[in-house]
Amino acid sequence: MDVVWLKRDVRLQDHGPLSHAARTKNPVILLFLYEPDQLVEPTVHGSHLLFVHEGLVDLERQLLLQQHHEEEKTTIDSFQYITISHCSAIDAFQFIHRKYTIHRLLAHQETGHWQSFMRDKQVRKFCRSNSIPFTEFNQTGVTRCLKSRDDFSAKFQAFISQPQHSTPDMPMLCQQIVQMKDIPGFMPNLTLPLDQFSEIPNSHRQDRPDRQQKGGLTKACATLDSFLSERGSKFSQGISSPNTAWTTCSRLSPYLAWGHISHRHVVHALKQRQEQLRKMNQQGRNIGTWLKGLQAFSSRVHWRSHFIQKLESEPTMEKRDLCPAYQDLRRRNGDWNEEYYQAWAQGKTGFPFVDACMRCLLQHGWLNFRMRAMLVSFATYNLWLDWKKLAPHLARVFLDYEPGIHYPQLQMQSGTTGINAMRVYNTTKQGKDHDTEGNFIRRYVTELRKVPTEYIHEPSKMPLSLQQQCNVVVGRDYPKPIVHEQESAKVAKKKVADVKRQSETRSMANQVYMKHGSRSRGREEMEGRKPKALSSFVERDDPSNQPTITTVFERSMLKQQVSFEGWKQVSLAGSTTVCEDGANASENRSKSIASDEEMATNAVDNSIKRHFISMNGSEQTGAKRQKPNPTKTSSWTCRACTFLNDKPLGLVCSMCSTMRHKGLC
Ligand SMILES: Cc1cc2nc3c(=O)[nH]c(=O)nc-3n(C[C@H](O)[C@H](O)[C@H](O)COP(=O)(O)OP(=O)(O)OC[C@H]3O[C@@H](n4cnc5c(N)ncnc54)[C@H](O)[C@@H]3O)c2cc1C
Repeated sequence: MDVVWLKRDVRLQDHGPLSHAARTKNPVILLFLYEPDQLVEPTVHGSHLLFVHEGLVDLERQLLLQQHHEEEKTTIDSFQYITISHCSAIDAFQFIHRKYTIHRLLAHQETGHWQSFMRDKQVRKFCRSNSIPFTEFNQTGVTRCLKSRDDFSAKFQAFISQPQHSTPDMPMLCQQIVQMKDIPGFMPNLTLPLDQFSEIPNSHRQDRPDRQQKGGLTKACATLDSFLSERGSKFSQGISSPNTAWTTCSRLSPYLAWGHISHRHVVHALKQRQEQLRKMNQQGRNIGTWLKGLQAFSSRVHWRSHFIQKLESEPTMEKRDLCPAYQDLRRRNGDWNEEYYQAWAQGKTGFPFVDACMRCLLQHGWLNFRMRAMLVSFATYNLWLDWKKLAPHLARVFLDYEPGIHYPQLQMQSGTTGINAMRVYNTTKQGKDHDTEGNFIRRYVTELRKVPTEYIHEPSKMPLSLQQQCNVVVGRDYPKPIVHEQESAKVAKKKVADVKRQSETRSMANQVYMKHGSRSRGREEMEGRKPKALSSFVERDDPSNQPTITTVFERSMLKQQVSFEGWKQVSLAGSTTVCEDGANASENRSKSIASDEEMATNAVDNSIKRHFISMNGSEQTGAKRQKPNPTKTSSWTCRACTFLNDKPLGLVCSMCSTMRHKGLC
């Protein structure tokens, strides 16, 4: 029995595992799992599950349609082909293996969050110990165990220009498929009982009030077609404003994120359309701004893999700052302000454009890029909140949550990568530029709908009499601005710039650039200005301008005197699997994480070490080190990243390198 494990790839077209399974004519189980250990992740939202479920229904329908060739027979009342189960991957595979003996496990390679990475490791171990070949197919164009970032583009191009996997012969495939009705947690129903998923908190176990995008390959193809034939010509002009982006952006992100359409399919369709337009152009036909629009779209689609590659090469990006120098920024005592967080998360900050953006997300689950970046900038600079604690909320409100884009973007927008220009958005100016008349604000911040355009971006500046006339008294019906925008931005910029100016930061940033920085000529558009890291990290700043590490971080670790024994990396032994290209039988991502961990840990290690030397004139000797507290004998949870550390005497979190502050962990 072959098992095709459907993950973020619920589609029939350009599907490596399905295509391969269909070729052999062996019996096959099409398995989709709602895994309790993945559902507990705080990033999960009911809207994600419903979107994926719609994709499953669409897939089932296509199988039926192909089987019967008659539209009327495709009305389905339960799943008959796909096996859907609410149970862990290991339980499911163990059960199937006991019953049938699994000959091959076929799936797509996933660059997911930490928890899915750990699950994949367990699955590989299970396969290894049961001698089950596990083949993982590439669907994003990222490379496992990429040796040098210089090679990324060539490898991506090689991947993307390959032909798509052939769509299986449907009637034949239907004959092969075996549905396992007795699998634990079997879910045959066409309606998804969200209530059943008790792993997800009640408040997240629901749909968006007005989620306009529905899942499935059929919808994905319709969205792509309408973009390439009608909407794409205005892409460049329309992407910045939330009023126009709604239709001028492709809106393919949830389909790409959940694999309802393949990246390669999108790129091939795009190239075909570009070719057609070029020919029309040569014939002297008026093609307006089509080519410009599609070129800009093409770059963005390429960025997708560029960003996912970062998480693939640095899986800890979800948990810690890419550039370790920024590790303590926004994480000192008193930095976290729950009231600010709640106001931001609910769209009640008193900044109308910010609030409208957040409320738009809460209602529909989608927002254009610029506005997402602005939301993060406002939270991490003006409100000085830690990006790690914002990540789950944003993941939930983004219907297109894709870890490989999400975490690198979050870090980029909050200035912790070391290689990107600092981007602090003036939200009032953004509102005036991109929602001049205030239409977007009025649509989502309904309490302001009667406010005249003159004051719509700053209602607190309205005279009280006018406020009363408009039925909105600021401070009563709509919040006063929770911070002073310019002042808070100024303070934040200085704090970040102070860290950035450190020579240690520059050398760390240089390492980050070598490993993750874009080598493309269009990098400035994608990632901001060329990092000073490479050009200037060897230059010396005037030492009198340079704040010391103590003034910047006020690190309690320096007071505590860290034991370097605490900095041992987590052991992440590799397991065996087969990659699609058959190149290497070792589990690349496991190996890569081990070496990444090593690199990142060493980078922090050395910098901290240097600071010890500079503070005391000499390196701390073993005799001077503070002895670990012998009373702490159990595992402990990091207060910054919530990782459960199993080294009872460790003084720093093995995952994110945050200090284990006395009494807080
Ligand atoms: C803080 C933050 C978090 C984000 N998180 C996600 C996420 O979880 N999932 C996600 O798909 N996008 C994310 N983005 C990127 C971007 O905002 C969305 O991809 C885009 O808004 C989706 O709309 P669209 O499909 O119409 O995009 P289009 O502009 O039409 O672009 C087409 C496709 O290109 C890719 N793309 C576009 N912009 C980017 C970008 N800046 N970086 C990487 N890929 C890009 C996406 O796959 C997108 O679907 C994030 C951006 C920010 C600032």
